[in-house]
Amino acid sequence: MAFKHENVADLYDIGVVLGSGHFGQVRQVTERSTGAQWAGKFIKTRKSAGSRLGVERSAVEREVELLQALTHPSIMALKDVFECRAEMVLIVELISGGELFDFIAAKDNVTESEAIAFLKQILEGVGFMHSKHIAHFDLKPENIMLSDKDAANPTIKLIDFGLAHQFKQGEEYKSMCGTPQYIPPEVINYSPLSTATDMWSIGVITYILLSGLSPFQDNTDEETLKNIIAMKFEFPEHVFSMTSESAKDFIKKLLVKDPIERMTAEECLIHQWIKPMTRKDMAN
Ligand SMILES: COc1cc(-c2ccc3ncc(-c4cccc([C@@H](O)NCCN(C)C)c4)n3n2)ccc1O
Repeated sequence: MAFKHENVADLYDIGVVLGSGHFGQVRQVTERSTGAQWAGKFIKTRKSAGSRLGVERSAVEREVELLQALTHPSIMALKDVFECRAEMVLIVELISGGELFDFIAAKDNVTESEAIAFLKQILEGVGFMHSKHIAHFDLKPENIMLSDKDAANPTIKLIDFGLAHQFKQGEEYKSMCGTPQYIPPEVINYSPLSTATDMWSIGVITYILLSGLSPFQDNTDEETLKNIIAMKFEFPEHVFSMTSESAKDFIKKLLVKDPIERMTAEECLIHQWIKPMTRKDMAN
């Protein structure tokens, strides 16, 4: 997708700020020609190579290339890209149901069947991404949004591919990015990363979905990282007493130190907890 060099304000009415973070600022925008609502991610790019402010233009180009390859119902869709002076704007589908993080916070915790319904969609989106050798590298409840939180079965959308990476054949890739409580041991040890890095994060997200607790989080990031390296997590009786053994088995098969031993997204989708055996399956 070529970057349009028109001014985004010539085609869109720029609306309220929806959120901001390392990725820039996300604003609601209205396409003037159709009245359709979109989200615009406004990214300040570096004016010169030496400057510390802003994002490298090449990083935004990489993110756009990845998003173009990721057309899936569980991944936010990219519509348009603009570049004007030192600003780039990604126009993406507007997701109005808020973050999964807030959905969990609004309830003590979600039921196993609600968690399974969310995880199936997350695993289908992540499995699709991994089938193209793309890893997200920042999966967390804040980056999993709901299209309509009041719907009976909210549709999830994965957002924020600012740290995502597409692996070339045989390439070794290392990075220290991510959010402490969701990162696996290999990130902390600065070992080569892979799509299995995302699977560890899904194990942490599942633990939080079912309990409202974070398995490794401690008082400081340093202590959290020590807990991860020590593989120090448990299922406290006071919150997990009603949780099925199958759900705990699912989590234990993702929070595995060796990335090669961790379940893949495909293996998760056929795990007993996610895809229970039907009578017909048992008869076979
Ligand atoms: C294209 O890249 C991004 C898109 C978005 C995005 C896309 C569609 C969309 N519809 C609504 C929102 C939205 C609404 C409220 C807050 C936020 C965001 O600031 N918080 C969620 C992500 N955050 C924790 C990184 C985003 N978004 N955010 C967020 C981060 C990105 O790096």
